[in-house]
Amino acid sequence: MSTPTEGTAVKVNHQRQKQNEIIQPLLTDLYQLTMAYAYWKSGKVEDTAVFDLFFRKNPFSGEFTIFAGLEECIKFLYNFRYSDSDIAYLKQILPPYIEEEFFRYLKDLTVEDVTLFAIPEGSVVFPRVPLLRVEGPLIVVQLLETTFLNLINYSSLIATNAARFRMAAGKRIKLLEFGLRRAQGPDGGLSASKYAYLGGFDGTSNVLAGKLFHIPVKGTHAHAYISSFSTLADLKTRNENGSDLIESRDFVEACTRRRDQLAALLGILLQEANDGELAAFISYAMAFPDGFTALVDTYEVLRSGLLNFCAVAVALSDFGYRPIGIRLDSGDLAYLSNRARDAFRKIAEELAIPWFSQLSIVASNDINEETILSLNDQHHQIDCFGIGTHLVTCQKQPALGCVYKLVEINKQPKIKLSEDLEKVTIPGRKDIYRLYGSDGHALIDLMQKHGEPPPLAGNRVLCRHPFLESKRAYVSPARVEPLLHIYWQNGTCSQPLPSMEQLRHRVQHQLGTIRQDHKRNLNPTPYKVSVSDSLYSYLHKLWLQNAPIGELS
Ligand SMILES: Nc1ncnc2c1ncn2[C@@H]1O[C@H](COP(=O)(O)OP(=O)(O)OP(=O)(O)O)[C@@H](O)[C@H]1O
Ligand SMILES: O=P(O)(O)OC[C@H]1O[C@H](OP(=O)(O)OP(=O)(O)O)[C@H](O)[C@@H]1O
Ligand SMILES: O=C(O)c1cccnc1
Ligand SMILES: [Mg+2]
Repeated sequence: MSTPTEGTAVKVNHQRQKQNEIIQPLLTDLYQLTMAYAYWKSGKVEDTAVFDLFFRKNPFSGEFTIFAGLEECIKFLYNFRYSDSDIAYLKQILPPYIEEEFFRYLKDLTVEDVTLFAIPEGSVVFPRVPLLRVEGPLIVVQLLETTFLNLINYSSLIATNAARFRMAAGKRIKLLEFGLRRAQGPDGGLSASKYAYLGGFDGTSNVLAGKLFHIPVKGTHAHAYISSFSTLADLKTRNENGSDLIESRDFVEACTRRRDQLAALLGILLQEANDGELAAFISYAMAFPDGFTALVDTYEVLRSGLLNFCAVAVALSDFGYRPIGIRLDSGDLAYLSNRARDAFRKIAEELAIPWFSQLSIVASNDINEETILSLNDQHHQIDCFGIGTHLVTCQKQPALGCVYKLVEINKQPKIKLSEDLEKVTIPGRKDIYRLYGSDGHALIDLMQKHGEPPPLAGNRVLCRHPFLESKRAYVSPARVEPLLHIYWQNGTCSQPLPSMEQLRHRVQHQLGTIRQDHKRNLNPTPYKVSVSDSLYSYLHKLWLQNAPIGELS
């Protein structure tokens, strides 16, 4: 990390790190284990390899990605061990002729000789740049592939999605993640809550995520609560000896009296307001007098929900409490929020309750990034968005597409060719630098062959497009930042790992270093990722060496 004082170093020496227990060596594809056996049988136990983990295209038609999931990869390394029951299971599923000695090899296998270089978690990252460079015994680093990809792909996708929602909403608006019910299973739901928070959300409705990751948990109530009451007669106080915070009879009277008064003030017909809804609001306010947020769209926002809420909210104020606000879950959210704010302001003025004008308006209902951008154009009065489906399922793009590619074996570079230029790998061990301009914004990422002298601030460096010969530029950076840092070496984590709060802060700080045109929603400018002149020549020489020459007849 660039600031090693941040965070607390993870305890060293194979202490088991607390991690979701499904993250274990068998959480992998079968082919990693069959390859391990074939590597082992063909005498490749001593071979060493370098793999790069990277993605090829930014998600959501955007031009940036937030890197997340690194801490989980490190915990996975800490915990990496095949158990006796793992070995027993592998014996069952692999063919009977697999040599017994291979299973002993697996049982003793450790990640002691693996070295992991990574870009710090929470960084803004770009296509083709290795997020991880994994070095070590071929068999071992191969075995890490699927789990590392699993730990990074969705985490980075959701952190990026959350960061995009945050950018669309601006700093002032609260963003709550409500996605658990729509998430891809329990693990998807937990990861979504965790990485949405990392990406810039303020809280989650997911209680277990709150407990496990120390995320603020927040919530309102559902339509079922409102529709479970039909009339004011449904209001029964559980506590007949008067120990409720609010005495029920007095409070109900205050609410109905206030409703009569406010109907006239707001020009709403009293008989149109739903009594069951009023009863529901009253009962919820009695249960949570200092945390009252009412869902106001069960019947009719403007003719019922808003009036009933205001009646209960003013009555709460009469009793010395301050309600929080309303949630809108259908209809035209811009229009309704403006009308609600008008009503709050009017009451604030007429009843001399100044804070009433600032009551919070939460909006939910299938909200996506575009809805927020459109609402911004319409001048809404929403203070908080509750977002589920589009955030956690990443409906706009459900996978990031990170890959894990061999770039070096026994110190020999390896290249993977493809008809599709996007899919040609950049061979060899590489160092990565981010070059910044004098205004503090990132200009370009530069990959060099490992060992090339690093670019220096103030010196001109030639940056080339990896594949298109004519695309090149001289860059004189004001600042140069090496992106890859050692995170795992000699069987232990070699960096302090930041806390969740520090990661959240890092994401926003990093986004501040990226030019606005790379971040805009519509047709953003691609950020440049380049290679040094030397890496360019090396890459193209290898490409020619490896590409077969065709023969026409
Ligand atoms: N002012 C607005 N501008 C743009 N999009 C909006 C605005 N208000 C609401 N939306 C979005 O429009 C969509 C409305 O969806 P839909 O018509 O299914 O809901 P509804 O009829 O309002 O509510 P429901 O069906 O849940 O009772 C939602 O995705 C919502 O987020
Ligand atoms: O819309 P999302 O972004 O996914 O946010 C979560 C939704 O979950 C709840 O709806 P519920 O499960 O009651 O279903 P609904 O769609 O019928 O409102 C809540 O009222 C939100 O509308
Ligand atoms: O607390 C809420 O309002 C909430 C929680 C989950 C889903 N929808 C809404
Ligand atoms: Mg809903």
